[in-house]
Amino acid sequence: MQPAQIAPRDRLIVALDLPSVAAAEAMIDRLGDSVSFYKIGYQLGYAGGLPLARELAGRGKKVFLDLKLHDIGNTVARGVESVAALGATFLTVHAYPQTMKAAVEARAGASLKILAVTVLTSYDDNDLQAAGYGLKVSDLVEARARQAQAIGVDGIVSSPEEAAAIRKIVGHEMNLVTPGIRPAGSATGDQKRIMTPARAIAAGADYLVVGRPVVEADDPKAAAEAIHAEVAQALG
Ligand SMILES: O=c1ccn([C@@H]2O[C@H](COP(=O)(O)O)[C@@H](O)[C@H]2O)c(=O)[nH]1
Repeated sequence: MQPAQIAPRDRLIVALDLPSVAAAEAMIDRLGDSVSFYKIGYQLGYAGGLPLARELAGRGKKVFLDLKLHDIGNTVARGVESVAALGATFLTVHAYPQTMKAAVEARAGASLKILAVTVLTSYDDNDLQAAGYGLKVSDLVEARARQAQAIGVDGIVSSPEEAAAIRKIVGHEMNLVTPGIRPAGSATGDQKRIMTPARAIAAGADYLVVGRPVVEADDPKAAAEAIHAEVAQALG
């Protein structure tokens, strides 16, 4: 999808990193019309949150299932088929060629889009080295983006720090989804490759994934609206 086709307010994806479906429902109520796109990851997914994905999709919200699949091809493919039936918009897999190929083949005919996670935003060059890789983060992200594009993956997950370089490689046909977003003054937490919402949009991100700066804010709705305002200004 070309960036201009994404409504500015649909570019914010709020990560529902919360301990229960009840807590997630309460957060969704508080955010109201401020948020149209939600991400469900490990914490909520393993606490019964997958049916919530179907329910949210039924209520007109978009859902990103951040399950980061990585297994033998057959298992990935069967998992993707099950997720496609939930009505989610995005599903993540780790950016390994076998995994990406299996996921892309299995989502054929469904509206589900597969996103490849390149290098987690909590990693820096030292973390990659400790994990046994001989590449810098930027080089591995770019190599994986190229592989994802060649395999036919729908989008890339990276830090906004790599967004501009990825755009040059994949153009505008692939969705570029960036966690590691920190509005000025908010706590970094365990994220190592971060940018503000405005800088991420200027770098070429299509979607901004934001968790703690919204769901742990005293006023989550005001925090989401402040991000929308920053995004709108960055888009001009
Ligand atoms: O590289 C990645 C991939 C996924 N994430 C997920 O995004 C959110 C970010 O939450 P914050 O609270 O805004 O840090 C979280 O659910 C991660 O699992 C990521 O951060 N980096």
